[in-house]
Amino acid sequence: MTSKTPLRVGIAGLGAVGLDVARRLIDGVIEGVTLTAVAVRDADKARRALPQLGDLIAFRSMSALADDCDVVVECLPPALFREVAVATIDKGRLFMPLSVAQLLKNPDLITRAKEKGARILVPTGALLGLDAVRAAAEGTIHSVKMVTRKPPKGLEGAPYLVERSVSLEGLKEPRKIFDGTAREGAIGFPANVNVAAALSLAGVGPDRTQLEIWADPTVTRNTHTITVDSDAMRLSMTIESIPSENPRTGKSVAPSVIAALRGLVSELKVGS
Ligand SMILES: NC(=O)C1=CN([C@@H]2O[C@H](COP(=O)(O)OP(=O)(O)OC[C@H]3O[C@@H](n4cnc5c(N)ncnc54)[C@H](OP(=O)(O)O)[C@@H]3O)[C@@H](O)[C@H]2O)C=CC1
Ligand SMILES: O=C([O-])CC(=O)C(=O)O
Repeated sequence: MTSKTPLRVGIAGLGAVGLDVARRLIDGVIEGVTLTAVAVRDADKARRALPQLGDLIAFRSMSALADDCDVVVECLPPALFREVAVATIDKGRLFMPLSVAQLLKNPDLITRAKEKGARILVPTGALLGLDAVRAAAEGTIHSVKMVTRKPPKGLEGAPYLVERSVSLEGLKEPRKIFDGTAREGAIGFPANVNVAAALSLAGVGPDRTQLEIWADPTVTRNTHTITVDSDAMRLSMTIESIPSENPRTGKSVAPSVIAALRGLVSELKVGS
């Protein structure tokens, strides 16, 4: 019999994604993975949601979160991404970001990870099929396109709309609010289409990945359709994720993080 040392996980930010992931880890859904520490803005609020915090699970500052964790899962507002990313990478840990659009703005982190012996592992998050897109990228990809449809509440407040004084209030018909590249989408919608950034990193990069965003009052789910044409395959896939308590974020995101963590310790892993 061998007994492995548990994989120690830290979570930065306990909002819609972080709290769901923390609850599942505390429930012991993955044998060999423990929640070791969290970084939060308001410890009292966090303890009200999860009374187990502060005892066996430590509160840490964002810069100290990686001190006693092997993996740090970033579930923060985009503006706070870099601080925890740098602290985790500089300690040579595995960094699992959710605010993936910020990776496009901070490409130096990839070189930094190489220098420090760290790894950055982007979970599939609210999307699907990144394994197939990566396989396509081993050959020649001709085109990648993503069409996102969200209920207007899941898009309100995005910088792109605010800068153009676009209001989605009272919208009755689907309205295309953005048509551009994944890089432009990441800047204009940093908390709404991290999935486009992830897709671009798996495939042909942020400048060749096309993105349309629709505010659609006729849908109740956060819906993403990706279409890829390559020398080896053509694929078209759609995910319809039920919005979580944060209307911008689908309920599929936290389970995707759990699946990614499970893949780090399981004897059998299906899908690349
Ligand atoms: N890759 C993907 O597929 C997806 C990525 N995302 C992205 O993931 C990230 C997390 O999403 P989500 O959970 O929905 O976001 P939420 O807004 O629900 O949660 C963010 C959390 O961060 C906390 N926070 C704020 N300031 C600090 C601080 N200084 N230190 C520690 N914690 C802090 C907030 O606390 P408080 O509420 O108390 O202020 C809140 O609990 C976002 O960037 C989102 O855009 C989301 C969906 C899909
Ligand atoms: O949950 C979703 O539909 C996607 C999302 O918010 C994001 O990629 O930032």
